[in-house]
Amino acid sequence: MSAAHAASTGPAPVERALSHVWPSGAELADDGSLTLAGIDVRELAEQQGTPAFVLDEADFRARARRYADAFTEAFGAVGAEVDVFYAGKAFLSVAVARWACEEGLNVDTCTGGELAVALRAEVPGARLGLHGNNKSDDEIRRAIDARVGRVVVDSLAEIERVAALAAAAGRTAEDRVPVMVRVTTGIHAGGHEFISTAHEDQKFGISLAGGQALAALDAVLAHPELELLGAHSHIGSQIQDAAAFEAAARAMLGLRAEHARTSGYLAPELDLGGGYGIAYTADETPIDVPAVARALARTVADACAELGTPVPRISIEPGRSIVGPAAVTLYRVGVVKPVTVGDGADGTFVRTYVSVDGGMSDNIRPVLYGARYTVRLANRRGADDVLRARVVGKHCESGDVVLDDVELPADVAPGDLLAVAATGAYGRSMASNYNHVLRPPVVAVRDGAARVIVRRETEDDLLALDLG
Ligand SMILES: Cc1ncc(COP(=O)(O)O)c(C=O)c1O
Ligand SMILES: N[C@@H](CCCC[NH3+])C(=O)O
Repeated sequence: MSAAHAASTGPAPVERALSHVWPSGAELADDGSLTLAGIDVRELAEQQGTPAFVLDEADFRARARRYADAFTEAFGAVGAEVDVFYAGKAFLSVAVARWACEEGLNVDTCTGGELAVALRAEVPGARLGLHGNNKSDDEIRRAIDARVGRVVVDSLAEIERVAALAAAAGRTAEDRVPVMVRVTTGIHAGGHEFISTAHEDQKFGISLAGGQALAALDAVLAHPELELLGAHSHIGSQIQDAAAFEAAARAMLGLRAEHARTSGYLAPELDLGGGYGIAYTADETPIDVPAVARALARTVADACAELGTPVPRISIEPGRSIVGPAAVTLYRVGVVKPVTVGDGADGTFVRTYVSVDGGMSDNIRPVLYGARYTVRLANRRGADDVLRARVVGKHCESGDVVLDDVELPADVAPGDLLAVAATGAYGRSMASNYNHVLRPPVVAVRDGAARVIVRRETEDDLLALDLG
């Protein structure tokens, strides 16, 4: 397990200054309140309501651009071109898809729904990818019709289906559908087991072992209406150890060389996936993107030299590390309840439960992965004294925990605002309507202005689905 998912050893201390987990546009005003891109969070909460995701647009764009620049420079130095795909599963909306494109990125989707959002954003088909371990015929058809730059196939059976649907759409050897084959290298990396994706006993991809990946590459070549771009590897998410990416790259380049030997076809591309880790708490260090890019480029160049193959065109698919740190969630405190276990004078005070107006429906990660976050009182400085708190949501579930064990200023009270950092990835995108709680909006902030890019759900939205 990564540090992000390790069991906590005591309450996370109150952060007096802002640590590196906050978006670049976050500042503390003289009275200790938080501002985001020049906007007072009290004003944001007043205008937009709570809970709300607040996304720092400049921070998102800078992170996207940094990936493009760092990887282009590092791989350019070894003679390789690079495509960076923003992994929309982390968080996708029309605005965000546009920002990613404007910063030079492509967009990776993994369902028809994500594809629909990217197409609504007018992302050119050639700059889109479609993933998924169980794509429907309809999803495949839509990707083919949109002329996506790549369909990443996940099983042998799917290769046959994509070929048949390509042929049915009139695609021929002169007008092929570009395909990558998702391969599992057996390299286990990342955080919680549920977000590791390249060990063998899980649902994604085709194993490198026993010639299975080679057979899949051959199966693509056998279809004239498919163009084999190459193999794809994604080893997991929230990875802090750059060596895991290098090991996967070596394994994949070995596969490419072996396939070239056995088939006579040298695949022109290699996708090394996403998974770059971020800091959720002050004691964590985010992955150093330029350093990882340089190390990966060196590894790819060295491995290709050893194998006697030219360096392929490289693509990567970061999601969390672009959008995660760029957003915070604003909650309003409703109830502050000291909890004592046992009766009367024998009762032992355990901790203070601080209930906020959201919870597991806007952030399932603490419950699902034991993920830890950073919280701060956002509307004022608060007392110097602290209390030991568990920040919980409003759902009918005792496991509805946002932060398990943290210190907060001792005078935290109903009506206060709490801000939770680094919630941009897999927060709104994994949100649910549990207990018919309305999913929060996403508000983009930039240069002192706020713009709602995903509006808050309404009861009418909920009731529109209920046909009585
Ligand atoms: C195929 C694929 N690409 C990219 C990503 C994005 O990962 P992350 O958000 O950790 O960068 C994922 C999610 O783990 C994935 O499954
Ligand atoms: N949902 C996971 C990441 C999943 C990655 C997708 N393959 C998380 O919140 O950490």
